Amino acid sequence: MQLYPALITDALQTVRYPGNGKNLVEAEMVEDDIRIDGDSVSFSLIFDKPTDPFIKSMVRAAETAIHTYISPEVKVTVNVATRQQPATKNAPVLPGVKNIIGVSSGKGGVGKSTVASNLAVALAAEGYKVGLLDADIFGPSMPKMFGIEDEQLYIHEVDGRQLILPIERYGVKLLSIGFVVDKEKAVLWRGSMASNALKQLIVDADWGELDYFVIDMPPGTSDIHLTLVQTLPITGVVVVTTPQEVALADARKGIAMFREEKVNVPVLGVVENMAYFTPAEHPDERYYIFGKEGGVRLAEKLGVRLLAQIPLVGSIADCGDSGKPIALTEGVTAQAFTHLAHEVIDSVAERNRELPPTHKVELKH
Ligand SMILES: Nc1ncnc2c1ncn2[C@@H]1O[C@H](COP(=O)(O)OP(=O)(O)OP(=O)(O)O)[C@@H](O)[C@H]1O
Repeated sequence: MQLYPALITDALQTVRYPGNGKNLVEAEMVEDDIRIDGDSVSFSLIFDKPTDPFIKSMVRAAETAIHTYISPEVKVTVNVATRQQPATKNAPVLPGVKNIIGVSSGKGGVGKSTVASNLAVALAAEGYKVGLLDADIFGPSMPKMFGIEDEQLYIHEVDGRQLILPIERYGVKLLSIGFVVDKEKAVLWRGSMASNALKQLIVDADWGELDYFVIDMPPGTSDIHLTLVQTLPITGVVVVTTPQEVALADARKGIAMFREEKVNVPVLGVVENMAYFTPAEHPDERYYIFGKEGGVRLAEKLGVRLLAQIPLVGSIADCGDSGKPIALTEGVTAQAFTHLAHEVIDSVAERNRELPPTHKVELKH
C-alpha cells in the first residue's frame, strides 16, 4: 500500500461537515500537516470553536473514510485544533474590565511608574480587582518595583485560546513589556515590534474581571500612545508631574494629545509628585525643592482635579528598589497614595456619570 497526501484529501472530501454542508477539504478544515510514515497517517482537523458539537463525529467520519476509500489497514491519527476566534470589530477587547486608567507624564523621571504602581497597590488594598500593565517600552520598571524580575510567564488555555497569565503580587495582576523586551535592547525595537508586543500583552492575556486596569504609559507622546488608544477604550488618564516649570510645560503637551478631538480621552486629574520634602526630624516643615504647587496650578488651569500631592521621600526610591511599593507600608507617604486611590475612584465615577464611554481610536485604512 502506497499512501500519499492527495489520497488522504480525496478520502476526506467524502466527509461532509454538518455545520455548513461542505466537505472537510472545501470547508478548509484539513490542516496542511498531513504526515505519512509507511502505512500510518496523521493530520489535524481544525474547528472554529473548541465547543464545536461535531468534533467527535468528524474525527470518526474521517477515520472511517480513510479505511473505506483507501484501506482498513491504514493507521490513522487525527489531531484536533481550534482556530482562535477573530475579535469582531465592535466586541469589547477586555469584556471583564470596567475601567481603564492610563498613567502618563510629559517627561521621564517625574515618578510616573512610582505613582502607577502605588496607585494599583492602593486600589487593590481597598478591595478592588486591579490589573497593572507596564507599557513603558523605554524603561519598564514594574518587574523591579514588584520584585518579579526573574519570574517566568506562563500561558494557559481559555475557551480554546492560548492566553498569557498575568503575575499576581500584592493583589495586583501584573504584566510588563519588560518581560518581553530586553531592557538593554529596548531602544532598538522598531515601532511596530513594540506595538505588537504590547497589543499581545493586552489582547492575548487572561486579565479576567477587573474593576481598574492601570496602564503605566511611556513618558511624552509616542507610537505606543497611539497603539494604546487604538487597542483600548481608555476611561481616563492620570497625569503625573513635578512642580518644576519644565515638567509642567511637558505635562501640558501630553494632556493636549489626550484632548485632541480624534483621541478624546478624558483627563481624570493631576498628581503632583515630589511636591515637597519634609525631614523626618522636623515633620512640620516643608521644603519646596522643585517649586511650590506647580501641579496645583496646572490642575486649575486645565479645569481638572488635583488628585494628590506626593512628598519627596527617600523611602519611595528604597521601596522601588526593594520590590515592595511604599503604599504597602505605614506612614504619610502611604497615606498620600491611599488618598490618591480614593480620588481616582471618585474621579472615575464622576467621569462615568457625566461622559459617554470612550471609544477606541479607529485606524484609517
Ligand atoms: N516622591 C518621590 N520621592 C522620592 N523619590 C521618588 C519619588 N517619586 C519617584 N521617585 C524616584 O525617582 C526615580 C524615577 O521614578 P519613576 O521611575 O517612577 O519615574 P518615571 O516618571 O516613571 O520615569 P520614566 O518615565 O523614565 O520611567 C525612581 O528612582 C523613583 O524611586
